[in-house]
Amino acid sequence: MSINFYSKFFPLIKKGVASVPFQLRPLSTRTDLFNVENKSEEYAIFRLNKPPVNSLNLEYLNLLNNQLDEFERNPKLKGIILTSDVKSTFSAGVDILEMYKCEPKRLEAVWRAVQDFWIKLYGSKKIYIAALNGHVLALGCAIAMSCDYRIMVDNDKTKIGITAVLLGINAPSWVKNTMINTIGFRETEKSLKFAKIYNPHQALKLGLIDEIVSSDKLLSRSEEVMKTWCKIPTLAREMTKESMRSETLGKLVNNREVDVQEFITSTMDPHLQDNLGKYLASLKKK
Ligand SMILES: CC/C=C\C/C=C\C/C=C\C=C\CC(=O)SCCNC(=O)CCNC(=O)[C@H](O)C(C)(C)COP(=O)(O)OP(=O)(O)OC[C@H]1O[C@@H](n2cnc3c(N)ncnc32)[C@H](O)[C@@H]1OP(=O)(O)O
Repeated sequence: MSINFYSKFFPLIKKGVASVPFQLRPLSTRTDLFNVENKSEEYAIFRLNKPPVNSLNLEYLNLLNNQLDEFERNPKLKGIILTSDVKSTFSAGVDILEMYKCEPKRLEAVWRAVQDFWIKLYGSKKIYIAALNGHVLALGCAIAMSCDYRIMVDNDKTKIGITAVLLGINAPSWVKNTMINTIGFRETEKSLKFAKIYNPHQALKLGLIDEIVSSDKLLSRSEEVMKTWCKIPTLAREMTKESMRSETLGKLVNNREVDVQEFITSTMDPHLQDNLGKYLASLKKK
């Protein structure tokens, strides 16, 4: 079995690793929009920070994609805890303003960046723990499901799920597959078909998340889990992750153009544009 999982799917990144020798990174990286704190040589905490809801526009996706590449280039780093500094929201998914009254070229670039993000995250050999401090919606939910483990705050008002169908959107097949791999076919079908939104206890029962903790313990518990997992033999853990995920990953990697075209066609549809306009207005009215 090939152990060169990452380079198999990311030849350009492999080229980067080959041509740029690894350099020691500063202890932490801070931008206005995210923060990376290296807790030890082995793991880091990656905090999204784009108020009010960590919505993902093209520029932000590009920034996050660069950071995922940066993680991959660090051979000593075993894991990343992905969380958010934004109060009460982990991520509300794609910035809907990118989808409403959009230019097709820009929309295409957004969706390619979304695909890149998912491929990098789902296909990473590193351990990703999602520390879900708040709402986890749409692509935010797909991101959480692509991590290896999900810990969520104990707050009944916090929501997790994908409601695409309410707007007339058929979730992309790689999102469906990620959900099937997380909660199984039947629950995925019900969840997507009926636009189900769950509170943390419902999500735990379903297996959509793995643990619930009080908000003050979210990071300490995530670090505890990470430290335990960092002790697992690295090569065997990586090979196991590869063998579990390569089939699902390959389905998008080998089908990106079709996925892009489907997304553009469905988003540009006048009926969907109308729905998006009303949805945006309803979000702003609150
Ligand atoms: C539309 C497509 C739906 C599903 C997509 C299909 C498949 C899923 C897999 C991949 C997905 C790709 C596409 C997407 O991800 S589209 C994004 C869909 N996201 C949502 O439907 C979430 C919408 N937001 C909310 O439900 C809530 O904002 C909240 C629960 C996250 C937070 O609630 P709050 O009460 O705390 O905050 P609000 O007052 O609602 O919002 C504050 C502020 O932020 C604006 N906003 C919220 N979400 C988005 C967003 N995704 N894009 C852009 N802007 C957003 C909201 O309008 C408010 O703006 P103002 O401050 O009033 O100006």
